[in-house]
Amino acid sequence: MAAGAVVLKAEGLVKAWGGVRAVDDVSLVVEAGRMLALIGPNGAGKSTCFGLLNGELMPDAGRVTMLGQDVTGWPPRRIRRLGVGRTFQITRIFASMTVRENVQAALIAHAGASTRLFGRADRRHLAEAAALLDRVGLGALALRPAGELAYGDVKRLELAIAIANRPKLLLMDEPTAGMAPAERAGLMQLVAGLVRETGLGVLFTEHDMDAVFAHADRLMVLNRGQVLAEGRPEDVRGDPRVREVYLGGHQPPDGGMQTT
Ligand SMILES: Nc1ncnc2c1ncn2[C@@H]1O[C@H](COP(=O)(O)OP(=O)(O)OP(=O)(O)O)[C@@H](O)[C@H]1O
Repeated sequence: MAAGAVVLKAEGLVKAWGGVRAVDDVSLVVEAGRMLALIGPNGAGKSTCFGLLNGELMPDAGRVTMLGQDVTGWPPRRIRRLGVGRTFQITRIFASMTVRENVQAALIAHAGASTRLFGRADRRHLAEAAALLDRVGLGALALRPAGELAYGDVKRLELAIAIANRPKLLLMDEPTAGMAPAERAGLMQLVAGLVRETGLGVLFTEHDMDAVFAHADRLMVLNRGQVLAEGRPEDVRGDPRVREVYLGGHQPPDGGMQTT
């Protein structure tokens, strides 16, 4: 897919919980080869918006188009089959299988073969799995049981599994949650590299502002369910309305923004 092609378009999304409009007329676009970060203070509606996009929640109004298809109301499984990947909040890792076998299983599943035929001695997609593991920095751990991986490496493995499905669009819900700052930067750098190499479009929610400002091509700031600002990181960072929401109008000495 050519960089800049629209892979995800949401128009006028609305979702209310009782009297609260958690998502209130949100529209957004994700392009191939680009990363859009969805940010906002606690309760802004990020998770609800994410759920509307990945098929877990049905919108009260609005439309979602992915890879040229109107997917509004589609269940998550059908959306995944279209070529939409997800990390990291659903873990599909088999702890007793090796790291490499986990990636092989994903490659085999993607190729359409039954995973029930998969056995330990299976050599299908071996070289491809090894290459993918090298790419995500897990080459040296390929033969370890996945259950022994450290937390940051589990996230890398999840990313390799997602990429094994060759998605054109990847939805990442707080990819760096629970990671140490140094690990976070490494993971986001890896994702950004894959985005550039493969032309994958990425939408991610994130609390870590360093990750957001270092890697997102565009940011969308939600507040009380509505789009407060949208644009390039440098523009959004200086937007007084955004500063107000995050900081109550106070500017920290380093000019950064924190949500947690
Ligand atoms: N299942 C639900 N039932 C009722 N209200 C909900 C539900 N999920 C979210 N809400 C409400 O919708 C609003 C938006 O919540 P949401 O979790 O989408 O925000 P968020 O930006 O993801 O917040 P956080 O950063 O704290 O995860 C909040 O007022 C929340 O209390």
